[in-house]
Formats: sequence, C-alpha cells, structure tokens
Amino acid sequence: MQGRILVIDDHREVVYAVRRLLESRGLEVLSAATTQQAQALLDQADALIIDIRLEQESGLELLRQLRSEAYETPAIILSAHTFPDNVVEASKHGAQQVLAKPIDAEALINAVHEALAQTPQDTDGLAIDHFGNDILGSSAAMMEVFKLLGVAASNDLNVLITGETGVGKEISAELIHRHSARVQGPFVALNCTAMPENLLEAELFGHTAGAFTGATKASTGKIESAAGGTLFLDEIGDMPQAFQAKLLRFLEDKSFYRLGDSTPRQADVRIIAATNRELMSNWDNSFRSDLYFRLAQIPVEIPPLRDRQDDLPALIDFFVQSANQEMGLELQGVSDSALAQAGAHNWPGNVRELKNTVFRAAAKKQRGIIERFELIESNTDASAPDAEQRQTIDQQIDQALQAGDLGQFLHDVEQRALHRALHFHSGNKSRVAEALGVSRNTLRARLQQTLERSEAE
Ligand SMILES: Nc1ncnc2c1ncn2[C@@H]1O[C@H](COP(=O)(O)OP(=O)(O)OP(=O)(O)O)[C@@H](O)[C@H]1O
Repeated sequence: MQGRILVIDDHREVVYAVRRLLESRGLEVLSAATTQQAQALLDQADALIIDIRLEQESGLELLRQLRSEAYETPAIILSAHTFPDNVVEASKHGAQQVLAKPIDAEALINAVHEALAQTPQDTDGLAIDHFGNDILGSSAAMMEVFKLLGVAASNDLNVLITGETGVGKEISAELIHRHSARVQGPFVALNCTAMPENLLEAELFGHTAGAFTGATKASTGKIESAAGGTLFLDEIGDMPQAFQAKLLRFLEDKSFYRLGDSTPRQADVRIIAATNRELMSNWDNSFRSDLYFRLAQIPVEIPPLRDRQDDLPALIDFFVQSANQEMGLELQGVSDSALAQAGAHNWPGNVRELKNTVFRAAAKKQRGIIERFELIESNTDASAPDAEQRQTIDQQIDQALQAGDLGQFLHDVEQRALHRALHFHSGNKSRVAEALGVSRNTLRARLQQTLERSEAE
C-alpha cells in the first residue's frame, strides 16, 4: 500500500498509534492538531483521517467545508460513537467510513486501503451534526444501509426502500427526511394497502366538495400537505394498477388534479416509497416498470433482522430501556440465555417483533433481569418440504427438463397451487393473496393468465 495520509486529531496518543500502524504498512503519515494546521497540508494528502471532535472544532464541519470547496480527497472519520445519525451525516458529506474509537487496527487499515482505492471523483465527503439514536444498528449490513440513507439525504431523488415487514423502512424514511434539505418541511405518510383507486386518489390528491357521496367539504390531499417536505408511500406494491399511471404522471411533472376538480395544481414533494414485496419479479407483473424506475432512483434494501445478529444486543437493550421509560419499570437488562434465545430465533416480524417481544417480557418481569423471552415460533420451517419430498420434486423437474417442457410443468404446478389455495381458503382471494405475499391485483392478474393459458391449450 502506498500513499500519504493526513491525520487531523488533537489527541497525541491517537496520532501516535495511527502513525505507527500506518507507517508499519509502508504509508507516509502527516499530522495536524487543528484545522488551521491541516489547511497547509491538505494538498499533499491522498487520504484524510479526521477526528470528529477536535478541540473547540468539529471534524465534520471541517469536512463539510472542504467538500463545499470541491476538495475531494477521501476521508475517514473517527468517532467515539458510530450512531446511525453520525454515519448518515458523514456519508451525506462523502466520508468513506466512520470508525469507532478505540480504533480497531484491521478496520482502520481496511478503511485506508479503500480510501486510497477511491478516485477523487467517486467521493462525496462526510459530516456529523447532531446525535439522534432512535434508529439503531452497528452491523456491517446496517452501516451500508446508513451510508445509502446518507446519500439519499444529500439529494432530492425519489427513494424506494425494500425489506420484509418490520425491518425499519418507515423509520429509515424519517431518517432521510430529518437529514435532508427538506427537514423544515412536513413528513407525511400514507399507507396504500387495501385502498381502492378512488379512495387513494382522494387521499393523495384531495377532492372537491361533492366529488363523491359523503364528500361534504373540499379536502386537501397528502401531496399538498407534504408540500415542501417528504411524502412517504408505504406498501406501494398494493397500489391499484389503474392508479399507478396517475402517480407516474404526478412524478413526471409534479402536477395533479383534486378529485372532481379541473384546475391543475402543483406541489413540490419528495417521494420515498416502501414495499415488502419484490415489485419487479417475473411472477408478479402488476407493478408498472416505468413507475418502479421513477420511484427507485435510489433503491435501499434493508436486510432482515436474522441476517444481522450483531444488532440484537443493542436493540434489545434499547427496547428494555424504552420499556422502563414508557411503563415506569426497573429492568436491568436480559440474561445471556435470553440473548442466545434471541440469536437462535428467526424473527419473521423483524425489529417490530423484537420490540413487542421485549415489551411483553418487560411488562411481565417488571424489575431485575429478563431471563427468557416468549417467542412465537413461525411454522415456515415445518411447512418446508423434507428431503424425500424435495427429491421427488427434483426428479419431476429433471424429467420436465429432459422432455423440454419445464415451462408447462411450472404452469401446471402454479395452476394446481392456486387451485388448492383457493379451495383451502374457501375461495377467499384476499386470504390467498396474503398467503402468497402478493396483492389481490396480482393474484387476479395471475389467475386470469393461468385461465387464458389453460383455455389456449
Ligand atoms: N434499527 C432500528 N432501531 C430501532 N427501532 C427500530 C429499528 N428498526 C425498526 N425499529 C422499530 O420497529 C418498528 C417497525 O419499524 P417500521 O415501522 O419502520 O418498519 P417497516 O419496515 O416500515 O414495517 P412495515 O413493512 O410493516 O410497514 C417500529 O416501532 C420502529 O421504531
């Protein structure tokens, strides 16, 4: 590794340790204790390491200023705490990494390596301002998410947040809003689930008096309420297809009509949408691809809780403290065995399920240590095909492949599955759609397609 690193930190022991470490890897190290000293050395550096708190100065403020002057050298921020808000702010201003103190040698070497590999035009810079910690996460996966949220906060593009139910999509949308230039404007949320087209249109665009039965007064829609701020559209995958075209039109020119009104209106809103479904799957074509690409200008995927076990202890601790506060309890934490129990659980309901589990246990225990959680086991594993069944399915697939009619085989399986699911749920399409994890529109379209194919055969 080759390069010259400028360490901006007023803690001499930190500078000493970093210098020894980096020099042992063949790097050249410059140091500055103040931003004024740093100014003279900036041009010589290939990468910066900046302490977030310099004496009477802010490392992030320095970085913000540098970025505003188009100084693009990659930077790593050192911070006593890697709170998500720090990481978001840092990422927003283009920092490569935020590293927690005490510094982990390997993590620092990796970060420097990455920073040196960055071309200047790839870097945006980073900065930290306030500390809010209502959204937690220190796993590598969540760090990546926070960085993306920071990128989203630094511009005004539409964002599509995907992830299973309860992973924190709404709370992430709020975080983007809070760190964006629209922070002084409103954050307005609308859940699109189970809304027929007319109701959705009235909710989103507003309506005139008499626009429909029961509309005695004119009403402002969510889009107008969110003007100057952010509109969060939750469960966007459930938006009726007919309405998707209207939303697309709004996204294209920011103009809309209140229901029953012929006067076009304008509203300046940023859209953050969320879904727990795959919108662009082969199976499910009920979502318009042009709308998808409009919404997913910045796609953010939040991983399920079971894939980020490192986050469990801090989240559990946070919810225990929240339970203490909200219910006036005196709990001290959870036992190692409760923690192990949480680690072994699948968390299909993700952070929401964890929060409810902790609150339930807290309400029961009231004080001391929570020894065990009462977990609701999901039966997904139980319903998974066992090895023998799987072998039979594999054999059938192989036969279909050899006969060159895998498409027909899949069609038959799908038709059979839909038929049995409808039978099982006594013809209730909402239940079948729920069981499949798709919207009623998708199910309807799929049933129609299988029917057409069967008729054509
Ligand atoms: N990283 C986190 N730190 C702290 N709390 C969290 C975190 N993620 C989620 N939560 C909490 O879990 C609950 C669910 O979060 P949220 O509503 O944002 O999830 P969601 O993905 O939007 O869910 P859904 O898909 O069901 O709408 C909320 O109470 C939220 O505060």
